[in-house]
Amino acid sequence: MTEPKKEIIEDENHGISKKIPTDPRQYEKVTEGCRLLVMMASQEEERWAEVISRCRAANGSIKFYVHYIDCNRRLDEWVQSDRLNLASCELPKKGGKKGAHLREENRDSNENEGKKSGRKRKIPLLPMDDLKAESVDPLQAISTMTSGSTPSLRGSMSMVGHSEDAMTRIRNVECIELGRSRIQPWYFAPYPQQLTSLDCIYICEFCLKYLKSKTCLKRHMEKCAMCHPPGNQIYSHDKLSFFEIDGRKNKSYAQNLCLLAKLFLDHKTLYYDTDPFLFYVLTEEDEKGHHIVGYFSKEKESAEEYNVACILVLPPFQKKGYGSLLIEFSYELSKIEQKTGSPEKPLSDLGLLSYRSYWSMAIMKELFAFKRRHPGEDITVQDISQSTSIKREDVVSTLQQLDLYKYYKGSYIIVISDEKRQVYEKRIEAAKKKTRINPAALQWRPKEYGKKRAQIMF
Ligand SMILES: CC(=O)SCCNC(=O)CCNC(=O)[C@H](O)C(C)(C)COP(=O)(O)OP(=O)(O)OC[C@H]1O[C@@H](n2cnc3c(N)ncnc32)[C@H](O)[C@@H]1OP(=O)(O)O
Repeated sequence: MTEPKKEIIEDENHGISKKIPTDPRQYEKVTEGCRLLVMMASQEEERWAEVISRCRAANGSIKFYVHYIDCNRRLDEWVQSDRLNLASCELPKKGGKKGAHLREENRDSNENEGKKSGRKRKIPLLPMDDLKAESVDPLQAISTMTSGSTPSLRGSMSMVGHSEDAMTRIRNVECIELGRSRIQPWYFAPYPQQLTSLDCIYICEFCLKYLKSKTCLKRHMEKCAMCHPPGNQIYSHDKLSFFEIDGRKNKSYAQNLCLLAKLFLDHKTLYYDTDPFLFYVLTEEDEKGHHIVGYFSKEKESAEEYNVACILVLPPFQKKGYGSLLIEFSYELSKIEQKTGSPEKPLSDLGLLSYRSYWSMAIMKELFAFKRRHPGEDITVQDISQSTSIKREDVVSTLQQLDLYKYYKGSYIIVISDEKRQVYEKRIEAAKKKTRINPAALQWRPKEYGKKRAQIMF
């Protein structure tokens, strides 16, 4: 058998000779788990990537779903074969599982942080919404998704051990329409299969029910009586509101919210059971109603002192300060509870950026305020933790990250250089222009969920 002819092209940028095969059979060797250089659409440069899946299009050409090494999975994409650099192709290790490369890869230090703690972030989830009218069976999607996993007795459906399945690693929803926005999802979410094959899933922005067409959505909107999330409006200030939703009392809304959130949150443990969670939904008000911007969920009781389980700002509203606002709100709740709290680990890359930014500002503000209130006195990590409600470990890690925590004569002290002080004074001044939580507009009292008497059954 003769080798198919190859054209050799010198790639000036990367110094790699790119062999463009004239025979499409060459692509047959590029299977799941192979690593190779791929031209990344958004960057216009080649990056190492792992092939997660491949499929043949109607015209016979092959498409590949690739994960760029050391990049977040939201950048994963389907690419045509002409974007692959075949000369660089490394086959998966013999004897290893498909995709062995990826498992060995230190993909995300935040992720490892979570593994150390031995827990995965939880997202209570089940798309049980009644789609009967649209003749779609959501449970079929779940059974397809979880083939082999049996729900536990408490009704939770942990996806631990399934999260790395090839299927759940591939973004399965092309587009969603929510209110005025069309949004391209980032990650897999177990919407019913009948919907994921469509170009777009239409979501009612008030009840979050998902529908298969614009017509179905219009019909639904004529009937849907909601113009804000369910639950109690616990905060209202300058057109921004927070609604507190009990995952037990408003199960359908909570499940639809989690399903929507999964499109933008990676590495989740999916639960049937939304009962143990409260959801705090941030909305913007106009003449039509309260439109969802983002949310965070919180366990009613958290042994680990987590004050946030999952946090999300919908992509059209991101990078406008709403993430900081949600985080600030979560700590305002903790202050009322007279507790310290921390977000559940692992944090995503964007979650870590947002928390680091919030923690540094909150801690610096506290340090300056303390200095003004008590000149000449010393402040402890415990003091900072108590007044900000930021958990001790997060205070210490932030001080270390800012390089303010120094070991001196047998103990730790906080040292702020003049330069750093000036930088933060300017940042704090600039932040005054940003939207902040007004604690006076928060009408909330914590419920004591753990204090109910348990029924003993013999
Ligand atoms: C506990 C957990 O659930 S961890 C998971 C966190 N959630 C996710 O990853 C879901 C997808 N991502 C998101 O929903 C959002 O990106 C969030 C919630 C993390 C942040 O929300 P945003 O509204 O974008 O944050 P916001 O605009 O308030 O910015 C907060 C800080 O993070 C930084 N930041 C936010 N997004 C980015 C970004 N894409 N690139 C660089 N910096 C960013 C901002 O610069 C800002 O810092 P600064 O105040 O020092 O300038």
